Amino acid sequence: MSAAFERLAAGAIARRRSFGLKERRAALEALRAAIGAHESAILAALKADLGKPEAETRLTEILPIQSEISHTLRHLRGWMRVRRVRPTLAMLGTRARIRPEPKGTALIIAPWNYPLSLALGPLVSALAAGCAAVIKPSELAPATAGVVARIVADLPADLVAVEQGGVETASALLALPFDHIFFTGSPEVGRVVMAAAAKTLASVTLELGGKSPVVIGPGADLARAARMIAWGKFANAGQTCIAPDHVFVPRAQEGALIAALRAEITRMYGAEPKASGSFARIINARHFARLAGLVDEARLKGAEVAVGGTADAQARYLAPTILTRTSAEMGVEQTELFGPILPVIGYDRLEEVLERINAGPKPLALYVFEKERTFIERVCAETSSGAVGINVTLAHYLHLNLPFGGIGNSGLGAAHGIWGFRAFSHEKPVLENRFAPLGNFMPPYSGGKLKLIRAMAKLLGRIG
Ligand SMILES: NC(=O)c1ccc[n+]([C@@H]2O[C@H](COP(=O)([O-])OP(=O)(O)OC[C@H]3O[C@@H](n4cnc5c(N)ncnc54)[C@H](O)[C@@H]3O)[C@@H](O)[C@H]2O)c1
Repeated sequence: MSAAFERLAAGAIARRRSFGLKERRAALEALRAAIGAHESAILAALKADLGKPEAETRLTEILPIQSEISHTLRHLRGWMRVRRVRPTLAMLGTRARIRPEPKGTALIIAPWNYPLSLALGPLVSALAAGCAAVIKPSELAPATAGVVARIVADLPADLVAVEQGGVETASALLALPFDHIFFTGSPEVGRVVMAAAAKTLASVTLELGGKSPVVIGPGADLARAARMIAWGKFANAGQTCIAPDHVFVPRAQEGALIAALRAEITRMYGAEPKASGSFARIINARHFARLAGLVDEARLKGAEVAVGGTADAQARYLAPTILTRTSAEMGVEQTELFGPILPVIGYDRLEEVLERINAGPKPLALYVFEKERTFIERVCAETSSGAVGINVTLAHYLHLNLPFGGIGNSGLGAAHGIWGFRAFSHEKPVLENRFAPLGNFMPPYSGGKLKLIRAMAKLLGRIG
């Protein structure tokens, strides 16, 4: 048994009495202060782990958690409120309410690509819901894992703990009887997590990945589309779960889109992105080799490198790369790229694109660039994905009035704002009897009672 789990779980019942709005707010304020106090360590850790530029760390690691905290502080009273519900006809004479209660002790398993915000973001929701939590950061971003541990050390030890380590640590934690598991990572490991949760019947939130396509319509503003796609794809060197994975473009506009993307890459990262202070690095040698291998394989099988393609293993640098003439036999069209490689695929009819998207696993995000509403609506209505971005990439992640999550292979459940709060809460129905005539339905079943039950069944069958 993990000592941290024991410590946290032991306090669960006492916390039901003592972890109200005021205490939860205090915990969130303490987290906010701890993040502020460790800001320079955060910037240094992300530089060390991912070569992340300061602006990107502030925008994609610190800002999302700080805004999640402020949003939660502002709305928590409302989310925690016990909600009265009206009685249905069969329940006349009763009073009913829904009472959100903390699930208990939660396990948060985080990935390496946004190693701070994906460890602490779910913690905000867990604390808001009144849960205690153990965080297992990714071992592949060790500097950030260390900072997460230092931040959490500023919070009460019986409320939050960090367990550092790799697969072995995660497996040991998964065997413990947590009440909820919030996992962010790959679909493959998501399956392992769900199988482990089946043993303890813990509820799960799975924030997974996959290939998120972009569909460009014939009426799209290509310059604007290219700007959004280049930003979404090359931020964090493409190591973003909702990064555009590949682009479908009407065949006639393929050349113009590539020219626009090339111009955007130069505008964002200069003629030599390796020298740019705005472009991140690949997390480790294994992932670098995987990505370089994907480009080599695509080239060998006939793809063309329209932009980039250069690499430096020592620096774990892979240039922003655009591939054309890719095909279904190549790895780049099969696996989640999770790096700065963008296949651009020409199409003749929208139906082909929709068929292709619908034939694969459901994506985490789907982006559509077009001015014409019917085209946008068709793509939206005829595909299924975790989210849709119209003429925008990535930004839905920051919209806290939208649920963030996947569907099927890209995830289960949702995070952010009230959806994060609900993930860690049990919505407990409470029914209170006042003068419900329930005695009429209890044995002995006289002829009169049978008649009444028949009449009730008929009536409720009609009006509910
Ligand atoms: N939906 C989202 O919000 C979101 C966000 C970021 C990343 N992702 C996805 O995460 C993936 C990349 O992250 P990653 O490489 O860190 O994912 P990963 O699944 O390899 O690892 C995630 C976490 O699980 C742990 N883990 C790994 N193997 C395990 C096992 N066998 N048993 C138990 N735990 C195990 C790791 O230690 C790590 O903490 C991509 O697929 C990406 O799309 C999704």
